[in-house]
Amino acid sequence: MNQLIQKIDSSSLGEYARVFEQHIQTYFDKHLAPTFGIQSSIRRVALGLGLVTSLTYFLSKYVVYRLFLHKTNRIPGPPVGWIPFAGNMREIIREEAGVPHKKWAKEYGGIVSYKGPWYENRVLLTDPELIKHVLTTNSYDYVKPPATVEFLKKILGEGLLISEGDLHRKQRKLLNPAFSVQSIRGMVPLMVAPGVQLRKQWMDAIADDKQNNNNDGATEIIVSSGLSLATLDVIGAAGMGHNFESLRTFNTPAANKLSKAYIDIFQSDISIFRVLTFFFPILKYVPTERNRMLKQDLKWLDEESRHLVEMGVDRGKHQDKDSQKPKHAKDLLTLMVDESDSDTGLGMTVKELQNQCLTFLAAGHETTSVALSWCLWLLAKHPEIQDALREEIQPVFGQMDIEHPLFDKPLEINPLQAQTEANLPSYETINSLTLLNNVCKETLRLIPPVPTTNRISTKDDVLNHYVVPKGTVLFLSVIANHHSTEVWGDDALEFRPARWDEPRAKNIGPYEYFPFLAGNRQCIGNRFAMVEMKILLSLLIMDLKYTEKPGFEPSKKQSVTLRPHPNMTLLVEKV
Ligand code: HEM
Repeated sequence: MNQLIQKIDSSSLGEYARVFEQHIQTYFDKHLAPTFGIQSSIRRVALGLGLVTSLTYFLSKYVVYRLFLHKTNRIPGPPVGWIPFAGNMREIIREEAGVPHKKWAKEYGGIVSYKGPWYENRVLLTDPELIKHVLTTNSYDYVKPPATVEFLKKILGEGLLISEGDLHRKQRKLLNPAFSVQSIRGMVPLMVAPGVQLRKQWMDAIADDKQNNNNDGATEIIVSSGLSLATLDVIGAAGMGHNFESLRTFNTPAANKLSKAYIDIFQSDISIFRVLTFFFPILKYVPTERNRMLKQDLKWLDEESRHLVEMGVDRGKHQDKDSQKPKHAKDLLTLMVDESDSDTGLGMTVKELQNQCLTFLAAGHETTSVALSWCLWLLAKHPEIQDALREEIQPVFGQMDIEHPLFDKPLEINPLQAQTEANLPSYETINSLTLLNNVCKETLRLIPPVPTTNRISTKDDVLNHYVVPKGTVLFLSVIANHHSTEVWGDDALEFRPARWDEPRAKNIGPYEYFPFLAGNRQCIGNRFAMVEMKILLSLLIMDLKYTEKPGFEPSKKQSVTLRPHPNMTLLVEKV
């Protein structure tokens, strides 16, 4: 075997085929021929037949069927690129997220057929009626493709995001109350504390820069790193009832394992090796340095999430005894421990709770931090909008006692005390700030953190008079819909929060603007995310000013989310 590998290493592709044939022949001569008494000439014919059959099977399945016979080929779409078996992937990988999809939607309409790796038949839907059909009317006939599930399962556990059918219905019913307005309202103080801490860190960095470097101008800050830690601390406190202290302990030996793991996992990986894994999924198992690191990270996630749940269950057991204490904000985990199915009376098992926690931890912090990074960048590009936003926020958040010791111990914050003692704005007041709302919605329109999602059909179906056979992969390009000039007008690609006060955007449909998706699988955390985004943005903009770093142009390549690459870096100064 070693000999074979060495030979292959040093040979060209033609030689590789010869070496391979030689070894098959040797095996045939040594083992099969004597056993079955097959002669040399028959051996050659058998070998040839075997090769021809395999090649015919391969070509019929991956070329003839997929390129010519598959029913989705009747749907209009772009021709495949020149690289054999790459389908339209060259364009998708080279361009920023959504660029080819927007072009195809414009050229071919609301349903487009194109090809993935190995000419996999894919259908892109941008027609709102068809999206509704897939996400709402027939949502349980369209599930997440097995490869997507396998990938997500590793990071998110078998939680709400990947469950299907009855299990999903059951889990969603059980989890919905934890995300009600009433529950989220109580979590506002838990979301404020990490924002206060991050603002302070950036203020300190500016002061240090001034003192050490005599810099009276703006300080360069990698904002996406701090935002990622702050949103992890938010989901830690508001989601798990645990103070991760990711912001405080970052880059120290006391750093939380979860934050270390998520930093690696969500790092935008646009290496050639990753591109190759699209075509050869087996490469995921090659023990590269990154794969070894990811394995360690996943182990940490498993250990830490189990520990969090055990503590949550323990808190649940003691909460009756503690009922005399002042009421603290209830976190998602405590709410989940409390919930039971109204039909069966059963709650979630520890394993189920652990899976949901992993889902909330990952889905809940990365998306919001990506959204905030882009939001600050867009505001840096539009100083007039940034100033107007600061003006709107100041009277509300400027009243807060931002130095109050309450924010050092988020888990002990009592919502009522926070409002009276620290002048914390309420959920309703935060949501009444119009420009703040418009800026967040416009950021999620222009640069949706989840720019695309996919589904696979579990039944034959008809979409727009075209047959879509069972097993077809469908792509929904949220970003393509969000950038459509037909829907949003000629300024679709402009950052213009004021559009949300105009009739066109006010009347937009749920399948034209859907950063949180729509239908049964709509993001359960959308209210949580919106108020968290507003709180962190307000705290970070009320007395800090952001400008672009000259020459820094982040790209919007799709990784797990639409993370800026390289990490978002801005110039920050006190106003
Ligand atoms: C700006 C922030 C966020 C964005 C843009 C976002 C976006 C999305 C999208 C597009 C989906 C649907 C994915 C699919 O089915 O293909 C989704 C699902 C989900 N999100 Fe979010 N999300 C955000 C924040 C959050 C937060 C803060 C949480 C939790 C606290 C969360 C938890 C979930 C869960 C559990 C699902 C699965 C729902 C289901 O399938 O029933 N997300 N999110």
